[in-house]
Amino acid sequence: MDKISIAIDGPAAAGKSTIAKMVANNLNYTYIDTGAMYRCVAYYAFIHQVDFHDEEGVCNLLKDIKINMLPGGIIMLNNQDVSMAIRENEVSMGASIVSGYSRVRSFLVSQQRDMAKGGGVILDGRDIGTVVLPDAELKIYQVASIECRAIRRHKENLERGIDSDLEEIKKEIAERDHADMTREISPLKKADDAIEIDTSDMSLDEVVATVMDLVSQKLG
Ligand SMILES: Nc1ncnc2c1ncn2[C@@H]1O[C@H](COP(=O)(O)OP(=O)(O)O)[C@@H](O)[C@H]1O
Ligand SMILES: Nc1ccn([C@@H]2O[C@H](COP(=O)(O)OP(=O)(O)O)[C@@H](O)[C@H]2O)c(=O)n1
Repeated sequence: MDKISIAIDGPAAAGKSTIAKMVANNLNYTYIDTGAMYRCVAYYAFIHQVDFHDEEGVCNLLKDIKINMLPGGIIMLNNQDVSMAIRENEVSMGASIVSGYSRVRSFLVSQQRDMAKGGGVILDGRDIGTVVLPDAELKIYQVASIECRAIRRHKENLERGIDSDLEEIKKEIAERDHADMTREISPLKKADDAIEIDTSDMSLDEVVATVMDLVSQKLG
């Protein structure tokens, strides 16, 4: 097999995007950050003062939203670089709310499938292995303890210059995980054929090596 499709799903701050980027880099694959796309929808609602809970209002904005992903992890929303703005906590919570709307999901899932056409891609999110790419050759379900994820996200926020309180972060990611796992449409769950990796006690390099081993097995 030449180029495969890789799906990485899991709860918030489990290290999915960091690992996906590193593996994509090693393999020269395209990385698609699907969480950033939900964040863009939430951010757009936020700047247009549309309440995240106003489903009709949020869905009416979709026709005006154009998302592009540039090399280097740059996220463009209607030709504006929003890579940093979409990481704010308010937008994270908003993303979790708007991701429960079926019109938002179908709008983004169809773009994700288009981008993934032809393989040689690695997508991370919540529903990649179950809904977006059910035929992906390699599916990973990446987890870590809530303590560990909160500490990592807190540190990351501080490094990015984003205000952060560890207990708040822990509460926020627990709330978001609960919403993501219990929503009606495409809830976060491990695909039956996904391989679970608990990264709590692993370094980034160890996780990358584990995923690269799995890729080698698939490539035969
Ligand atoms: N195995 C690991 N060991 C230490 N830090 C990690 C590990 N995996 C991820 N991180 C760090 O945790 C933070 C959150 O990771 P991220 O990739 O944004 O998670 P996700 O995409 O699942 O939300 C990042 O700062 C990342 O560098
Ligand atoms: N494929 C995806 C990706 C993200 N999401 C939603 O978007 C939110 C933000 O995703 P993210 O991957 O950027 O979040 P983090 O794990 O980086 O904190 C999640 O909490 C989900 O509600 C989704 O529903 N489906």
